[in-house]
Amino acid sequence: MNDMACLAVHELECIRGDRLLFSGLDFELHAGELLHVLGTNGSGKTSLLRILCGLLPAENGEIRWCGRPVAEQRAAYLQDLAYLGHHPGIKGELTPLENLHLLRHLYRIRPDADPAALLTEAGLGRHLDVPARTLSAGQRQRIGLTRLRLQQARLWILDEPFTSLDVEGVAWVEGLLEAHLQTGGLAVLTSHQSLQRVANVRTLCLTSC
Ligand SMILES: Nc1ncnc2c1ncn2[C@@H]1O[C@H](COP(=O)(O)OP(=O)(O)OP(=O)(O)O)[C@@H](O)[C@H]1O
Repeated sequence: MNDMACLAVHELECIRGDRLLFSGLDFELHAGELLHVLGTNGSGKTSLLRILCGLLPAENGEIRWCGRPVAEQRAAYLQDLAYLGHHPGIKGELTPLENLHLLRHLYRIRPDADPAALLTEAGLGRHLDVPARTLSAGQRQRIGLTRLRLQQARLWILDEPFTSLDVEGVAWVEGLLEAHLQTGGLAVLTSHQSLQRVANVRTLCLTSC
C-alpha cells in the first residue's frame, strides 16, 4: 500500500433543515485504518455517513477516493463501498440464504465466498431456510453484517453496527473489522460504545466528546 490517503474529506459542510450540523470538516483515512465517528444524539453522525455514501448531498466540500474526487468516479467508488445503515438492508420475505444470493445481482461479490458457511459462522446455521422476518433483531443484524463479508468492498461505512447484538455478537463484529483492516480495508463507523478489540482506530468527534 502506498501512503496516499484512500479517503480524504475536505471542508465538508452539512446543513439539515435550518441547522448547521458541521462545517470545515477535514479528515483522511489510509488503508488499514478505521474512523470511529463520535458525537451526541443529533450531532450529525448519520448525516456524515450518508454524505460519504452519496445518499445525502453535502452543502460544501469535497470527498476524494484514492486521490481523485468521488464526483469524477462515482460508479467506481460505489463499487468499492459497502454501507450498513440503521436497518440491516434485508428482505423479510426471503430467507437469510436467499438474501445473500440476491446480492450477487447487485454488487461485486467475492468469488470464493460461500454464503451458507458465512451465515453459519454468523451463528445462523439453524436458520438458513426461514423467512428473515421471523428472526430476532440481532439475528437480522447478523445477516446484514454477513453481507459485508460477501461484498468485495474496500470501504465499509457502518451506522451503529453493534445495534441489537449480544456480547458474543459484538466480539464477532470487532473480529470482522480487524480482519478487514488487516487486509488493507478501511472503515468509517458510528457507535456509542468503544471498540475494545480493534487496532488502528482513529476518532472524529462531531461535538465536544
Ligand atoms: N430529513 C431531515 N430533515 C431535516 N432534519 C433532519 C433530517 N434528518 C435528520 N435531521 C436532523 O439532523 C440532525 C442530525 O441527525 P443525524 O441522524 O445525522 O444525527 P446522529 O448524530 O446520527 O444522531 P443519533 O446519535 O441520535 O443517531 C438532527 O437534529 C435531525 O433532527
